[in-house]
Amino acid sequence: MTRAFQVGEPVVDFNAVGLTYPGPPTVAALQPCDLRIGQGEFVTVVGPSGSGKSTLLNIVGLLDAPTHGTYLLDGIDTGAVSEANRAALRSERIGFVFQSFHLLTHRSALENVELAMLYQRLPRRERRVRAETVLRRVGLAHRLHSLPTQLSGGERQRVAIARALVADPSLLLCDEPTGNLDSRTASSVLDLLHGLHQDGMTIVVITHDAHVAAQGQRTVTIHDGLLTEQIPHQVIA
Ligand SMILES: Nc1ncnc2c1ncn2[C@@H]1O[C@H](COP(=O)(O)OP(=O)(O)OP(=O)(O)O)[C@@H](O)[C@H]1O
Repeated sequence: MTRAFQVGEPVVDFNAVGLTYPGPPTVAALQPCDLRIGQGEFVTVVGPSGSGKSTLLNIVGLLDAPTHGTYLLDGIDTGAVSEANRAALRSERIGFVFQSFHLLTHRSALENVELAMLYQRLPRRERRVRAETVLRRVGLAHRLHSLPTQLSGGERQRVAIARALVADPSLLLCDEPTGNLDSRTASSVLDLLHGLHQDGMTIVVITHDAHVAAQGQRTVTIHDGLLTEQIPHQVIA
């Protein structure tokens, strides 16, 4: 794999990781591959429908376990931990952002973000302060008490990003984050992701859109379950 740019410690470290659905028919949804994503990288994953993007996302996000290989998340062998510990790892270390936002419709922006900290042993007041801080970070200080139905698509996605960030994850994992947005709103959400990356966040964006894919420092392409890596967009001398 080309590693010509500076990265931190690996957040994601795949060693011959693959997933085959037993079928019948047997489907090699992800062929065994090595993939390393370092702290502070912005990686995009692009591929056509049915190529294996969701399979990869589900493995990276600890929603599915691979059938082959070893996956280290922050150096922890995810195959060696119990299901309960995998769930804990997922909620502590991975922030998910989805195309369709997945917000609770009868809860305000602030409550949606606060609820993401429900299982952390934090005083209510602390949860509120953290939720406000992160909503301010995504540009929604003036929308704390709005319901999702009172927000634009771009604002809803900002709430979803705030919710994903509030537990201070190792990795922000975005599945078609601009798929439901018009091009101008999509640009502003991508600008936000760039800003978070500048602040040091590790980001993985999965997309079928070549324009979105070009936003990353690195693009990984997937075709018929086969992962290949292109030349990095920005090479640091
Ligand atoms: N539960 C399953 N059992 C068997 N095959 C599956 C299962 N889920 C997915 N597949 C197959 O694995 C391959 C990869 O599917 P995957 O959903 O990862 O693709 P994708 O790139 O995310 O597609 P899309 O962009 O359409 O969501 C496809 O051939 C799909 O039919």
